[in-house]
Amino acid sequence: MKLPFFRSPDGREGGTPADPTEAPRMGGQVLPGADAPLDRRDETVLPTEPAVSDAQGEVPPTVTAPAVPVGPTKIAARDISVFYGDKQALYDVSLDIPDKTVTSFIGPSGCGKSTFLRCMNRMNDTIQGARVTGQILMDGDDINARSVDPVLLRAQVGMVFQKPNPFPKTIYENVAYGPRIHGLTSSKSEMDGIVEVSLKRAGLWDEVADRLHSAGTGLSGGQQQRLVIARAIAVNPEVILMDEPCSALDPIATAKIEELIDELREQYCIVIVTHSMAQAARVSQRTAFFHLGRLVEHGDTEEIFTNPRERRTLDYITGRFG
Ligand SMILES: Nc1ncnc2c1ncn2[C@@H]1O[C@H](COP(=O)(O)OP(=O)(O)OP(=O)(O)O)[C@@H](O)[C@H]1O
Repeated sequence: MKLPFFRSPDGREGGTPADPTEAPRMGGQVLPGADAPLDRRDETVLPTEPAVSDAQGEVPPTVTAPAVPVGPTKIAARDISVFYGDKQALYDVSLDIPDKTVTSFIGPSGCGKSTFLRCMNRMNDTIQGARVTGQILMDGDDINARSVDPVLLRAQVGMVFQKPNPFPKTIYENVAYGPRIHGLTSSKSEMDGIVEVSLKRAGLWDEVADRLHSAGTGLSGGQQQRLVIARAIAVNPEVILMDEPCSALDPIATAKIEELIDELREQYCIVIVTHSMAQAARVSQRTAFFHLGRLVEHGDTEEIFTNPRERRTLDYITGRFG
């Protein structure tokens, strides 16, 4: 069962938990159509086709992410700008994010990757002083519409953070919590099924099946991150956002999460913020490069790493800055 993320016309949804952090509706604006071109007026256009072999810097990583057909657009961002108080962090970002595909956001620290990621499940609503303009459409629906319940939206658009953040509960309860508060099941056996399937999809079942009632916080970092992914999966998301999900993990745990990302890609729309270009090259079919709050360019990962259109992208992927 998919969770609808719209409220009933009177603003109430049966079983929808109150969201104390919900901010007033974000300001919108009249937006161009879905196929509006990106504003590239202030970007450096290279006089000739850039070739990475011209670069004096490092060689970008080889793209090894499985080449799979890119799905239809799941999320369409149009002219997204984000302000923290008076400071503008993101400028007019428009991007289509395909379904059943992994999209990486790369760029130097502070360029707005996480800020943009948070727009997709309205996490910026929870930051005091943050203001978002523009439009995010998910399957054509405006996620910032008044009728959208942000709690349900965040179940449909799950998020995994840099530092694994299991609840201080048992492994079982970490996974069962979401389905319970959203009323997805009323029977214990059904809940057991959801917990098992979610842990299996997150690649954790074999490691925890015999200790489901031990504390989630007692797992290793990599296991905790997979537990958090299982928790997100348990409420039937359509999109999984990952904000540097491996940066606190060792190489072995990182490899497991990357393998998992590739498996999940078959079923979900996945967006990952990463500092590691090598990781983007290993896991993502699409890549978007951000710099100073602007989306500089985006496209097939192979294209971005071998034949970028913009000088700034070339400089970043060859290690000249960032
Ligand atoms: N809660 C906040 N309050 C005020 N400013 C913020 C907040 N979060 C982010 N910023 C600012 O917005 C800009 C973009 O930050 P953001 O975290 O989105 O960048 P990023 O590319 O994800 O960086 P990093 O790779 O270092 O995580 C930065 O200048 C940052 O300082």
